[in-house]
Amino acid sequence: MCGILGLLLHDSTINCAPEICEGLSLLQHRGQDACGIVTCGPKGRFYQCKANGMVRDIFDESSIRKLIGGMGVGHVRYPTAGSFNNAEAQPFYVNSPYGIVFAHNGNLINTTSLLQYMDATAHRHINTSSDSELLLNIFANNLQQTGKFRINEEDIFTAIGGMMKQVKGAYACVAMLAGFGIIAFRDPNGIRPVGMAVRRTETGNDYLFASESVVADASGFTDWDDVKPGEAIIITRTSISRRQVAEPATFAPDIFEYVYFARPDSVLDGVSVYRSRMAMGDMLAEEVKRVLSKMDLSVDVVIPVPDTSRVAALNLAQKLNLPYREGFIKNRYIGRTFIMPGQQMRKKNVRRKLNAMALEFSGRNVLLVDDSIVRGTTSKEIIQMAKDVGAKKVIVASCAPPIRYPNVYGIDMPSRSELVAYGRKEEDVAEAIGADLVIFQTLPDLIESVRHLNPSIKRFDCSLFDGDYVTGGVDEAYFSKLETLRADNVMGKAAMMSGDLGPAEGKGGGGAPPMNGITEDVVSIGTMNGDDTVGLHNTWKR
Ligand SMILES: O=P(O)(O)OC[C@H]1O[C@H](OP(=O)(O)OP(=O)(O)O)[C@H](O)[C@@H]1O
Ligand SMILES: NC(=O)CC[C@H](N)C(=O)O
Ligand SMILES: [Mg+2]
Repeated sequence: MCGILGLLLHDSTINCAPEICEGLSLLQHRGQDACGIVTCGPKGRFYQCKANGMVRDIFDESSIRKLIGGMGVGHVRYPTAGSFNNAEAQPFYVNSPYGIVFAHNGNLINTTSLLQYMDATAHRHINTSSDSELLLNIFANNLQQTGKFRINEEDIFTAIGGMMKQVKGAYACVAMLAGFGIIAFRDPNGIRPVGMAVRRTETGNDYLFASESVVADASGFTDWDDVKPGEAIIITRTSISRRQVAEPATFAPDIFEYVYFARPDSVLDGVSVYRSRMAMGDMLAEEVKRVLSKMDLSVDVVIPVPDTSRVAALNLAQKLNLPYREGFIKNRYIGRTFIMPGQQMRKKNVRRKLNAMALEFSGRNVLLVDDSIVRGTTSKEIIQMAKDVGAKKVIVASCAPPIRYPNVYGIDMPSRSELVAYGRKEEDVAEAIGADLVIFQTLPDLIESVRHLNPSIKRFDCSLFDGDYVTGGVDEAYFSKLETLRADNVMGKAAMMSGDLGPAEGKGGGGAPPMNGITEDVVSIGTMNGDDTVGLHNTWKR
């Protein structure tokens, strides 16, 4: 999952970068591997700073000061295609046509044929393995085909509409055209979220696009409005234009946003993530009650697995009339473990992140509540930790059903064999993670927990749980290819082999030669022939 953000201030003399940086830090939970900001300043020039690392590591006063201009785009990355290479940090840039900057959340599933089209027909060079660079080039190619010296909104809508016919998969995107404005669009199934908001001032309106509404709340923007599936919105300093550019398709937002990804204080597609998690706890309580009474088991205390499961666990405990205790204390300086790269790192960080307090576990039957069990990394470690500090029985309840299918829409779970529930019955999952019992939410109950908050959503993408992929086009051949490219063991080897080589300088994807240590450099990509020529002022931090 990634976080995307676009900001246009009505006063172009005020730099937007500090606010974009603040906004990205609110979206950090969506991607911890890389981040970046590109702004557009006087004469339509772009200023860029991006690299691998968290927002607090990459941006400081000095790098922010160099990002000039009143409109910009930001991104936090959690890779689902390509590698962890610096060169795939976003936003991406292409100089032709017009100068475009692009940030993407999601994952495309027809990249093989798209790459072929780029090569054989469009003759555009794709310099990385990132599907986002590819998506940008499809958009750029469609804009190029207008053949115009200057384009207008109509041309942009046509280009995006054409692109939506060509690409398959999930994409919520924010783009910026040099000296023109910012653009947001969302795939026809609306799998990934993005919305817009406005901040009214006495002198004019500022506009924001962001993955989650929490960004708007925190910076004084109001009137949050989700971009509709298949819709594109263009904002310039003088106008807002919105258009449905794709054929109508089934709206199916990814249910895992509500289970795990989004912040609880966000509202996505009219559903409060917080309330949906409360409902997940309530519903799961019923299932726990049923299973425990069937097995004649009793529980002394409910303990959440911080952070995400807290909201659901509290409701579950209240519903069952059981004490709720924070038995695991979280190290506030460690981020999310599930979105860390590589199993070794994830495993090590569960222990670094959570510490079990013996006084809440010793001699008790504990019910640990987590939002989901994916690879089982977290549950395996914490169950052992609970036992080490004297828990009698450890029962685990998961707010999500067993995950048995890969995610192909922007969450990095590409390999079936990595999923602990793949090929296992529920009791076998318990054995694999060392629990005395595991209780899963049923899929209908999970769906109801979210859907009752906005009944107009008729379907969610639940492919993780049921293997039914809303876009179609995901079959055995696709899974096998994905596993060959992206399974943990493959990615680990690839990282070792590749080192950290940036791409050739001078391409749109933007890459500076690797530098050692924490250094900062400013390079300019593109030519600068006169006042109207757009150059890219690039601050690389490593
Ligand atoms: O079965 P696994 O592969 O371990 O994945 C599931 C776990 O990972 C996530 O926690 P994470 O630490 O990423 O984030 P959180 O602090 O928001 O709970 C999620 O909340 C589960 O606890
Ligand atoms: N998680 C995401 O949204 C990833 C975006 C894009 N597919 C990348 O790998 O950079
Ligand atoms: Mg967790």
